[in-house]
Amino acid sequence: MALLSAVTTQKVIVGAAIISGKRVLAGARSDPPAAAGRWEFPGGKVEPGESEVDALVRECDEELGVSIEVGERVGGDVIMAGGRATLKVWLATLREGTPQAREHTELRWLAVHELDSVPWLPADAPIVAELRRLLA
Ligand SMILES: Nc1nc2c([nH]c(=O)n2[C@H]2C[C@H](O)[C@@H](COP(=O)(O)OP(=O)(O)OP(=O)(O)O)O2)c(=O)[nH]1
Repeated sequence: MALLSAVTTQKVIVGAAIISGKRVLAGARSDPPAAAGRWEFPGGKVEPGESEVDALVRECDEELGVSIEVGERVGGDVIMAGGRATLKVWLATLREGTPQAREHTELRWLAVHELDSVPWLPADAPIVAELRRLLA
């Protein structure tokens, strides 16, 4: 029972590694204070009853004002927040629109040699490592 409750209260955070011309889009978080200034893949929490891919498409629309095409997963599940959340990232491409920083303080298209130029959120490290391999 305790295990079931732990599983059902797990939050899933989805992120989009949007690729264009061998660069990936990264955004600087504006909040909360502990994460402000750290960089991430656009995305957010999956809402109850929503599929992970639908959440990803919705978040990219809300945060960036773009429509995306979702591709393959990149990297594995990253357990974070002391086991209370899982980060899952997908490759994606732009279908329509130009990304606007509606919620991030800044957006940057990073080439492979620029992946280390921003301070990523700690949970993103294994995903960034996998992207380095894919973009090389
Ligand atoms: N979007 C995103 N969040 C990440 C990444 N890496 C990482 O640790 N996180 C963390 C930061 C936040 O604690 C959490 C995402 O929560 P969020 O606040 O962006 O979710 P949301 O857009 O649904 O926001 P809200 O409706 O709850 O305000 O996951 C990442 O690459 N992308």
